[in-house]
Amino acid sequence: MLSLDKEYTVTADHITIQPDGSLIVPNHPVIPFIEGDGTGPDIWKTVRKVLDTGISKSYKGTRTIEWLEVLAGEKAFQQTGEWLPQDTVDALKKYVVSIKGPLTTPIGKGIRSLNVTLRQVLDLYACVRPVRYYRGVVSPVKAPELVNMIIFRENTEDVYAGVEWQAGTEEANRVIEFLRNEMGAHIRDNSGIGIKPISEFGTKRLVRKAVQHALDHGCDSVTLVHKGNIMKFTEGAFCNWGYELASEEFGDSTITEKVLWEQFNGKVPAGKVVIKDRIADAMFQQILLRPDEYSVLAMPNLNGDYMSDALAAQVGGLGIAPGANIGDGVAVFEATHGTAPKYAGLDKVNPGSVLLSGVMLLEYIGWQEAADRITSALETTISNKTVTYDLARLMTGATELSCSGFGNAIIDNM
Ligand SMILES: NC(=O)C1=CN([C@@H]2O[C@H](COP(=O)(O)OP(=O)(O)OC[C@H]3O[C@@H](n4cnc5c(N)ncnc54)[C@H](OP(=O)(O)O)[C@@H]3O)[C@@H](O)[C@H]2O)C=CC1
Ligand SMILES: O=C(O)CCC(=O)C(=O)O
Ligand SMILES: [Mg+2]
Repeated sequence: MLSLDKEYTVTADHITIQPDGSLIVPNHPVIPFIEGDGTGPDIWKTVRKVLDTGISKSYKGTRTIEWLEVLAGEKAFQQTGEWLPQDTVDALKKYVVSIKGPLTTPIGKGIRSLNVTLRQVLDLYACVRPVRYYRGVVSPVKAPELVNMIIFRENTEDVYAGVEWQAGTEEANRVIEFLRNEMGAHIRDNSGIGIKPISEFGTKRLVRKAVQHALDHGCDSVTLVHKGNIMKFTEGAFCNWGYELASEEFGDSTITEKVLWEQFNGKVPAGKVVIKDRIADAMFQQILLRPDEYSVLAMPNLNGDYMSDALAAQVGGLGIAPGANIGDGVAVFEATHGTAPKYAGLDKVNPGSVLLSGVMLLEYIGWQEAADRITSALETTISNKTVTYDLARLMTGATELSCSGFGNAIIDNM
């Protein structure tokens, strides 16, 4: 039993997934959090306070979150000798919904990404990253308010699958020999080798989520972003399977861009979501020049990683770029940004991305009132020009606040 205050005594419980995939959410769920490396602890301290205040102001104690710390990354290694203890993975599964700070991944050596590992072991196959403009933010583009997109990034396959061998190792040389002798490939000596698996299953379940999101939220299009002209049987296949899925499972409610122009002169029939595709390099230009023509974007893992940061820059940067890793029920919410190590311990960076990831979590569990209250307070705080360094340096006349100061300002604006 948890005693919250003198009025309410509650029993914390865990969220469960029903056979149809929907959630049963108790009023006082246990929700695990991973604090994260680098700037993670500063950010989490602030975010937790803002989330708790938003929930308390919205539900007056009838709904609360019982936060449960689980370890991963540097803190886990220091305390347990393991980077990602099995207990953590088990807890993230058991409690269904959780939130995490960023975790460090060394470059070119050392452990593989714990962030990617979590997505793979929990089968969180959709990395969902909404990108929208907040009034008052100064952006490098002329009309940032036209940016309103949501990325559905495949989260378990592609070059992130971790199938690679270092140049000069026996394994790399064996693969090179095989590719040369059995497959007729030309590969230089002393090459590092990486494999890029993209499956029909992985693609279709991701595109299914993207199209379903478009239908549920009244979005007008889903764009498949790929480099299928060059990587025909991976990225090209992603594109083909995406169209196939849309036609097989959503044939009545979708129309391809090709049919739209051939048969309807570009005028979208009522109730139809347009399915289109763009080659990835051209798409980076499109999001800058014609952002209002795009809504839901579905893409393989690497394209999604690049495009997430690029789109975030258009609306003010990584400080306000939230996200979620979602499977069939289980979800881990996390920002788009990393550990920003040079700012670790300075109480400086923008907590907005993790906070908005927390807002996505609240929406996911159906606590819309708290989600809206926090979003609205964040918007007010930004339009008052009381912001962290990243937004302050873009604005004229802004008051620069610390990470915790920004959190307090958001609370004051609730
Ligand atoms: N999901 C995850 O856990 C992720 C982990 N990582 C890991 O993080 C580490 C660092 O990666 P790096 O490439 O430097 O990318 P980061 O996203 O950590 O930082 C890059 C830059 O983005 C800006 N930035 C990041 N976070 C914030 C914030 N909260 N508020 C304001 N500005 C922010 C800063 O810009 P400026 O310098 O202009 O102030 C920062 O220097 C690596 O080990 C990487 O693997 C990376 C991405 C995701
Ligand atoms: O796992 C990492 O270290 C980086 C991951 C990343 O950049 C992302 O998911 O956007
Ligand atoms: Mg990234």
